[in-house]
Amino acid sequence: MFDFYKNDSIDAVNAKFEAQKIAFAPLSFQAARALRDMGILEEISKSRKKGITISEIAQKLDISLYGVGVLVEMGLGMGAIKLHKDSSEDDLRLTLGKIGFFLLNDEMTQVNMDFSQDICYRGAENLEQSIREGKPSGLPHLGPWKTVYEGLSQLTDQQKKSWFGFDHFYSDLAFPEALPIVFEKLTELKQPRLFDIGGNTAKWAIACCKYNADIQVSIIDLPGQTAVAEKNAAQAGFKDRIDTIACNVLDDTTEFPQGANAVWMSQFLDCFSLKQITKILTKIHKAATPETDVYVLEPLWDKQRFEAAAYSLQATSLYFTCIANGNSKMYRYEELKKAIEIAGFELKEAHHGVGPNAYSLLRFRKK
Ligand SMILES: C[S@@+](CC[C@H](N)C(=O)[O-])C[C@H]1O[C@@H](n2cnc3c(N)ncnc32)[C@H](O)[C@@H]1O
Repeated sequence: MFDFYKNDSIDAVNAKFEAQKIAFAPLSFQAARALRDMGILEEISKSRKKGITISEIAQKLDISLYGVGVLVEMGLGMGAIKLHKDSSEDDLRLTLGKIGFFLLNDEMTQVNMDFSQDICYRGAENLEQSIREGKPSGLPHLGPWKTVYEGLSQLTDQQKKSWFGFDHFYSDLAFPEALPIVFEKLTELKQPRLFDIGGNTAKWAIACCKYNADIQVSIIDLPGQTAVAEKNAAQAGFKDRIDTIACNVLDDTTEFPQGANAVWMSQFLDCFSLKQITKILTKIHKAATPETDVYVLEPLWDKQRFEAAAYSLQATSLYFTCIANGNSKMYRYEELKKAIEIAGFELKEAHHGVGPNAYSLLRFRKK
């Protein structure tokens, strides 16, 4: 855990400033987004060391002086924009600050921002209600579903772009490092079979087929997603090696098929409460043999290298609360491990810091 969580060493002046950032967070968020999407940060960035004035930006981008003025002033307050040493009082001359550089160029920041805007922003207003009611009360802003997963294939194109951009940015980057670990045992088998629960768009399944010529993958997911997965698998040329099983894993009638050498769940268990995780793992336990390896790939907030990454995960938990399902979150290592162990599994291996976003890859077997 970071020292920041234990030490309250900030002085009162800065603490009060931080509190104001939170108090105005919705407005500063929209200002940062407008600065990025209206091209203002880009213009400032292009001006490099020379800098650019407010009136030059207004003219270049055909935005009112007033509009550029209010956004840039907030940008100064946020530290995203800096004053040039030769700036005049009449027409401020601006350069890009380090925070502005990340707002403009950093992929994690962009993915988080688009996800916040297109998926979370309106529903965030219903956060307190979601907690009181134990359901995602902000979800009706997106559609009439019980969970966001039922509606994934029906989101607008912009919402899909942001949701999948967010989802893939995080887990995809861990796949290259996870593949050799998972296949170390599978390659010893003649006809290895892997079940990918929550296989989504078939990205992992396709990566497995490319990595190993013998692997057969079954994707288990909700019907809307298995249809997408099937299409993607066929397009990638793996129609014969990737099949799908459409079901809701939480339904009491759903049983997992037998025959898997490995079960893979990437960024899947965070879609469920701890009780539901134990329920799902109990079903897997029934279908597994003592030799079945159960892999869990998750970003755990207490295993992150950087505070910014832990913060992103803590904020993502709130998306689960008010939009996704009302009862899940990004977990801590011990709480997730315990929920799986209660179902009758034993942890065999734990790799932390997998991929640039510090995922944890856990391998379990039946106790
Ligand atoms: C966050 S995505 C993870 C996708 C992918 N494994 C990855 O690593 O990017 C969660 C997936 O779980 C599926 N899912 C959620 N609830 C489910 C349920 N009750 N039954 C089956 N699949 C479910 C969703 O449709 C989605 O494809």
